Amino acid sequence: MSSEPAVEISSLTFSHSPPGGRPNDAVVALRDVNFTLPTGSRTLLIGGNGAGKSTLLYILAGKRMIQQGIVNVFGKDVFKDFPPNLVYLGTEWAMNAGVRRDIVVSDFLNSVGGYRHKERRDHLLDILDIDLDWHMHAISDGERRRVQLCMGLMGEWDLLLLDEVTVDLDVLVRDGLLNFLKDETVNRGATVVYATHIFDGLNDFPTHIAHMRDGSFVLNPTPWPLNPSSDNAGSTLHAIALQWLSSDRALRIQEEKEGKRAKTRGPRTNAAPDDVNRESFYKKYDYKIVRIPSLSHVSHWEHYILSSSSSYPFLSTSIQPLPSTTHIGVSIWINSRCFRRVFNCY
Ligand SMILES: Nc1ncnc2c1ncn2[C@@H]1O[C@H](COP(=O)(O)OP(=O)(O)OP(=O)(O)O)[C@@H](O)[C@H]1O
Repeated sequence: MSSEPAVEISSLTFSHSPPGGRPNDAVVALRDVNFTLPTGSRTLLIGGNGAGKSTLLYILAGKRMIQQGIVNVFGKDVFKDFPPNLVYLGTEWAMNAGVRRDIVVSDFLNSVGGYRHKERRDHLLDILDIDLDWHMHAISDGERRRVQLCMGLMGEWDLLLLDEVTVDLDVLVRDGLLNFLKDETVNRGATVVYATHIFDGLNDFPTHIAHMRDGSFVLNPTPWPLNPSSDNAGSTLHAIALQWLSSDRALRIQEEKEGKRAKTRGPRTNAAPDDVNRESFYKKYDYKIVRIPSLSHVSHWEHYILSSSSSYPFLSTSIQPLPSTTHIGVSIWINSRCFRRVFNCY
């Protein structure tokens, strides 16, 4: 096993800049990050939503150019000198229309080089319990995720970056996958960095754990199980994560009270003029004010809503006749929320 660190990060600070945004719109996602990861390690990134895990994995995968700091993978700048055996697997892949086409899984895997890694591919087909005759457009989310994992893992990777991709696997497949990854790190010296919010069944997996909050590392990658003298020694990962995230939130609330940061989460006590304007706007177009006088008026009513939809694209509706002649079912979507009501037709 190489003594060279798999990952070396120093003084990394990173901001997301919205396209076309002003410099003031930039969101600082990582602040002064410094750590190294030994080759052969399995590091778990623990942090609340928005802590910066995905941003870090994206940068490690060379998908973002950094503005400040050094990010080396196997001794080289990952953005300029991309390591050939780095694999990044994130959740967005499954959303891509290209992988939801009517293509048979065996063809799909061959089209991404499966024929070059037959032995490893077949091993993964067993672990991930994949049917080569599945069609990519006609399988469940978890089944599609299994195909993604097979695709990503069948080559001999040296660094694997996993961003929450085990979330839709069933527990048996997830367990088999974790054992496979463990074997890869032990037998081949491969390295894994894994961001997840699901901690059950994970206690025996990591060699290191890290705690991220607000783009910073509260605890740099630290050997797991924790040192017996540590506060959390003996606790499960789930208990530790719960405690860390609770203290993160308590700290934020404390800082908000002390005026060190603006309060942006939760209900607003002082309605801004904008909120008042929005309230009167939404009240005006609130579906609840619609009354349907009789079944014969339904098509007229539907026309009313549909014509509103063209002016207000967040509104859409459908009307379902029910077996009863005195009631109709109405579904109205405002943005992505669906409100269903059964209306009495009088
Ligand atoms: N494209 C973007 N533009 C602007 N800000 C962003 C963008 N992507 C992420 N952010 C912000 O950067 C910060 C870090 O986000 P990131 O996605 O890295 O968090 P995360 O720890 O992966 O969260 P989660 O657990 O929800 O996946 C957050 O404040 C987030 O709102």
